[in-house]
Amino acid sequence: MNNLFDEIQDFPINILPKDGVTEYYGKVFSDAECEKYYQYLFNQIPWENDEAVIFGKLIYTKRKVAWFGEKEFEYTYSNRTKYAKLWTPELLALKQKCEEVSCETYNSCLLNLYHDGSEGMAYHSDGEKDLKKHGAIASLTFGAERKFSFKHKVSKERIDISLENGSLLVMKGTTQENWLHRLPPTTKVKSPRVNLTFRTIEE
Ligand SMILES: O=C(O)CCC(=O)C(=O)O
Ligand SMILES: [Fe+2]
Repeated sequence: MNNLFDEIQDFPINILPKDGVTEYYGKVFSDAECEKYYQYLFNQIPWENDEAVIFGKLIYTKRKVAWFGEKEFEYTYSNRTKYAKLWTPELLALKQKCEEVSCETYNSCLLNLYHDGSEGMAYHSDGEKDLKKHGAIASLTFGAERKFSFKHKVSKERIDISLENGSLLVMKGTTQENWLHRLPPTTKVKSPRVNLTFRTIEE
């Protein structure tokens, strides 16, 4: 049965019980926009295999990545330096949508392409030194719906959420200091998911 609280409860909701703010806005694009952006992102982004150095050995992950921004930002990752490509009109439109909905600003974006559920991302927090401290990170999903998990760094409490096609999740405040997040692999998902995380690089 609905009570008054359910009726006035609206997006966004903070999905974390403490020590951070992460707002889930649900689907913020129409089905037609989702299809248009998915096709664009999947086919037009110059995807590259991600590189990592593990035990001194350079390996390439199956997941693909791309890095865009308002300037050719330099970033160092596993001891390799890369430069951001400049916004395309489509990425600029997606950035503006995130800015409008979240009332925050962003100047760069890391894109991830997971071909199916066998690809994911291990627990981490996005606290790189070049990122604005306590800056918001806006995460868009296009394609397959996937589970996303948070784990509290001290209490180990876990929060799971399902990120649907066309949805927006915003991590802000002290989320990165106190919580890890991951995209767990799953055998259930057979189709690709594109994720965009808009961030603020501080110069
Ligand atoms: O794919 C996702 O939803 C998360 C990606 C992520 O955490 C990251 O790029 O830092
Ligand atoms: Fe992350």
